[in-house]
Amino acid sequence: MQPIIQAEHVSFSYGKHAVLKDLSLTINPGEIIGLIGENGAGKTTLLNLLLGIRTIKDGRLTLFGQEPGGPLAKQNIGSMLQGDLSIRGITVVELLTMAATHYPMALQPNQLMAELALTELAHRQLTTLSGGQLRRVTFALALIGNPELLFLDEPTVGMDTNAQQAFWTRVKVLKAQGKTLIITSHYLPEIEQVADRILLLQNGRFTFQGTFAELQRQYQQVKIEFQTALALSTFEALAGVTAVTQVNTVVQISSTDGDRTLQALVPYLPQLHQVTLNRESLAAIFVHLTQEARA
Ligand SMILES: Nc1ncnc2c1ncn2[C@@H]1O[C@H](COP(=O)(O)OP(=O)(O)OP(=O)(O)O)[C@@H](O)[C@H]1O
Repeated sequence: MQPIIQAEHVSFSYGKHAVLKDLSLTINPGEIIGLIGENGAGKTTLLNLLLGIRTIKDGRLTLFGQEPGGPLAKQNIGSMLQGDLSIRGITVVELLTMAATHYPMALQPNQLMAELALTELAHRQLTTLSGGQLRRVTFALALIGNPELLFLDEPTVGMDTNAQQAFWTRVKVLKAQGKTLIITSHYLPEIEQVADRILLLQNGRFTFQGTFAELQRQYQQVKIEFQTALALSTFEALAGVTAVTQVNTVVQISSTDGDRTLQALVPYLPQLHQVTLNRESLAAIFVHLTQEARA
């Protein structure tokens, strides 16, 4: 299978400020990629390079086997960038109809607006729409050409809960259709339901590439609590244990490998009481992943 995106040793700087450093990446058709990283990590810059809006300084980057901005890429990419829809004197339906003329396999604007619950906004000027409404129109604009590859940069920012749900439902349809998506987000739980692979961008490098299950295995902390008369030092050297603390009579163990720590606790079980186990949330993983990379 020919990769849809191939990056080899890609670097990019704004002047002397190195933003992307020696990135290599292969994305195959049909993959849904969650691109995560804290503010300023370089996510938008990477999307801009992929779109051909900016040009790489070093390395090699191809989409559909061509350089970014090539004819195949132009016809086959839809994008939803941040704050990219400030056009005066045009209505929603006019915008989508005009955009559709640029693509050979374009979707029918009225049908797309109906599917995205935009029909009642069809004749509104873009300048009169709210921020969340504009995001929904921007999503429609990304889809109008029926592209194979979609770049969605923090797509749900500004959308209310209903709009977010409708958005993720549509993303699942795109996934079922075999489209390839790169979705940036700061919020791991929302991309968990759709992403096949997570890329964590930190200080211009990918510090993690893998599935959610791998991310959880590698980074998700587990907290095991119990009461015991045994000394705290009994637990400090057990497999996976990163910290042992005691509050009143309750001992708390933090572990990066809950399964191995539990196995190591088995011989002590007769002396442990009221045992509970809690896995850290995905949102918390993002926080300590980014703190770890900053340290
Ligand atoms: N036009 C520009 N000129 C100079 N520096 C820039 C420019 N655009 C972005 N930067 C810098 O490049 C770095 C990466 O920015 P980028 O917008 O790619 O990050 P991001 O991961 O998308 O952040 P966010 O999550 O806030 O959207 C930041 O330090 C930013 O200040």
